Amino acid sequence: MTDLDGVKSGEYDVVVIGAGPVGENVADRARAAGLSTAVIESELIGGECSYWACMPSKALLRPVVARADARRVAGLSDAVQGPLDVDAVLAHRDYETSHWKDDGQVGWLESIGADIYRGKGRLTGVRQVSVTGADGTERHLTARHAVAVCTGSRAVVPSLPGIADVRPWTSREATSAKEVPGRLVVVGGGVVGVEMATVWQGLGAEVTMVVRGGQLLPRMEPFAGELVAEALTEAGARILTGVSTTAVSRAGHDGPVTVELDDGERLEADEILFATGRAPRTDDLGLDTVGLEPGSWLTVDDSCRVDGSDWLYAVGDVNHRALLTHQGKYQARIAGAAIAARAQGTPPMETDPWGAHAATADHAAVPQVVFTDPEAASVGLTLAEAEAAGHRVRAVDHDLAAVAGSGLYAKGYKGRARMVVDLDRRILLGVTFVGPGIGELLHSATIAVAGEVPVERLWHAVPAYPTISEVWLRLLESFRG
Ligand SMILES: Cc1cc2nc3c(=O)[nH]c(=O)nc-3n(C[C@H](O)[C@H](O)[C@H](O)COP(=O)(O)OP(=O)(O)OC[C@H]3O[C@@H](n4cnc5c(N)ncnc54)[C@H](O)[C@@H]3O)c2cc1C
Ligand SMILES: NC(=O)c1ccc[n+]([C@@H]2O[C@H](COP(=O)([O-])OP(=O)(O)OC[C@H]3O[C@@H](n4cnc5c(N)ncnc54)[C@H](O)[C@@H]3O)[C@@H](O)[C@H]2O)c1
Repeated sequence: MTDLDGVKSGEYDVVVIGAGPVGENVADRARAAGLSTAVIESELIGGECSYWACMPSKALLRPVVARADARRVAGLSDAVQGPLDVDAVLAHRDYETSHWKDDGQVGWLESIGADIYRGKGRLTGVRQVSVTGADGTERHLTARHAVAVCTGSRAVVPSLPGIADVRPWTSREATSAKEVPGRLVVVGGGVVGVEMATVWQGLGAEVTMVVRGGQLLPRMEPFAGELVAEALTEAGARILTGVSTTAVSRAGHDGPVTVELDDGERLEADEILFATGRAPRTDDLGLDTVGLEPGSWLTVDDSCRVDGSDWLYAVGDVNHRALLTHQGKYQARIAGAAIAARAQGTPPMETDPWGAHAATADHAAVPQVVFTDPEAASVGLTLAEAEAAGHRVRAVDHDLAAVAGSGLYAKGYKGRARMVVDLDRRILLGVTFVGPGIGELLHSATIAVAGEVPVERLWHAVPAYPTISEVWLRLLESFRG
């Protein structure tokens, strides 16, 4: 790591605030272009994704989902009826998070030649950034070309009566807990809610989900939430929809939590998780010093440059375009290339849609896999979104169970697929798959959507027999009539 006193000048071509997956990738692209780069991090290099989000959650989900899959395989089912080895699952989660130590990622950042500053970064004016270390010491950095804000997001907990006293779980506690609570209430039916309900129910907790809307996973096609709810219920979870939490309290310091609902029901639990969305980490970032609103999401153009600025970039969760690691890393590749091109005046900027300096996929082809049992995966627009955007579309659905590959994958396979076809351009605007083992199918759909492959040409993309991918053939047959 850079010895701060050893830095001759606090001037860099690029200053990156926040070393999550996105900040790391902006730094990587900037360094690859030969730009000197400082990276400021106030917690762990690797960010939320590595320590309290993607990595621990997927490490926890994998055994739960693998067991559910195995229980549907003839000849194997009887061997996997028992409980999971909780200690081993948690130990594997700890391994995947490197025991919440960032040495490996520090080594990587150093290897690309970026200078690391530990502390809280704040804007103090145009291209000016201060770094406040844990001991209160302050450093000042100047960016010759660009400052990239990559500070991510944090969990939002609603301000309910009694909330502070119950010490609620957020995604951080839900992904790093050291033991399984006996009873867990999960508030929120979005992605974090369903994935964490799946984990803790699978590890032995009695889970109750409190969902204020009418369905789970409201941003996906309705059948995604329906199939995930059905499986969670079969696994023993209780799902309450159309209800809101009105107050919470905890008996004593470590006693049970009481949750009051607006339909009059009271729930008792050992822990309560609020999986109720995210807020940008911009409240203490000095945004006011550059004419921006503290605490706001940062609105950017397709090169990830903040509206109205020629030097400030906001990349990843903090720009609220798509709160996903892979999409933030895509933005980082685009923003890094744009920063380098603008700094060096060459090559010419390519900001037209799908150009080298335009994160066009953010609008057209954002893929997401929800790692529940069944998995739910989508890219692009849902039918409702496509219609609301004014496209003339047709949705084609197919029962995933009616494909030879799914019957072989699991006994009693349940799943569904939908493609949304733009009838004017004859390309796909969106695709959704829900079913066991479909996560790896999604990239085929992403290529079709991002590549704007005509349905007539997709007909020539032959899926191997007998894979679940043959659902493509069935969807296209239905479309062609
Ligand atoms: C439970 C959970 C599971 C998830 N699972 C997935 C998944 O499976 N796949 C997926 O694609 N996405 C997933 N996500 C979303 C994913 O975690 C985020 O999209 C991703 O972490 C965003 O990366 P980022 O670099 O923008 O921000 P972050 O990962 O939040 O990193 C931001 C970094 O900036 C630092 N920072 C903040 N403010 C300052 C400051 N002032 N000075 C210095 N440093 C600062 C923070 O400490 C942090 O290290 C999940 C999210 C959650 C909550
Ligand atoms: N596998 C993955 O790709 C993955 C996994 C986890 C998280 N993520 C990302 O992280 C982000 C955050 O996930 P999330 O689930 O926290 O947010 P979310 O926005 O997906 O879901 C939050 C849900 O909580 C509900 N809600 C909000 N306030 C509420 C309240 N006061 N009471 C009850 N319900 C309330 C919302 O209506 C919404 O349905 C998502 O955008 C997602 O893309 C991705």
